[in-house]
Amino acid sequence: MNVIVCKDKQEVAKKAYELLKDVVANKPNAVLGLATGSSPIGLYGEMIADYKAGNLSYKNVISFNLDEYVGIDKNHPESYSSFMHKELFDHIDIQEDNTHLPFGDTQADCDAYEAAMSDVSIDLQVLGIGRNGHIGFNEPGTSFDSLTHIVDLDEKTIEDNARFFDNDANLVPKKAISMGIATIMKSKRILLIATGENKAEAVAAMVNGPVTESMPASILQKHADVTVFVDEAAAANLK
Ligand SMILES: O=P(O)(O)OC[C@H]1O[C@](O)(CO)[C@@H](O)[C@@H]1O
Repeated sequence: MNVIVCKDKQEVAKKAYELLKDVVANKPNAVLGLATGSSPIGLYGEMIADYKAGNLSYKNVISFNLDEYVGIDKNHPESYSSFMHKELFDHIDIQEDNTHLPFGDTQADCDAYEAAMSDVSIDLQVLGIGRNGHIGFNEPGTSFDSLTHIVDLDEKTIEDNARFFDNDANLVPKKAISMGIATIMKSKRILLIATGENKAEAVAAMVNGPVTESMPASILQKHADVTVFVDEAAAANLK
């Protein structure tokens, strides 16, 4: 695991973008695994700015998102579908047909998403990390062998995401559909972004702790090509 400590979240976004740009510049039809949440917003901002400057096209890029809430309307402002359009897709030349998000609440929906990914291999997976060490919506205790599955969200995650639902935890969906840990581990390269002091504990456990299903992100120690971009606050507990 290559850990790059940056001075602040702006530098994290710039450095993470350099990596992503390199992947897409070398393979214009690259397959990107994309994440939602606050962590990748700076990276998406860099992608949009450089696209608008005419430096990189996403015309042939394919994307697969990590997760989506269960039971939310795709057009709900806090659906991950809306998030991706607002924060990225509506501002670059990626083709709508080339973008994929998981959707639904049945095993058949999960199998269909895995099947859609089976013809391709993700060249670069973008990840954030939850305070509890989740990646995607794979909460502590998720099997390292999991594929796309339906998840019961952890209390910490519901609490953290209440800020997007009028600060009311009751309004946060309680379930999600998420790529599994084994799905994520199949990606050729992984780029993980973590900023802020509330991520320091999870980052330290991911990098230096034991590899255990109670800390989902710790499995990344076993992946051959992971780059972690952290700001100084998120790096505070690293040895
Ligand atoms: O980036 P945030 O908002 O801190 O969230 C952490 C992680 O939790 C999720 O929202 C759940 O998938 C991820 O998208 C994100 O990387």
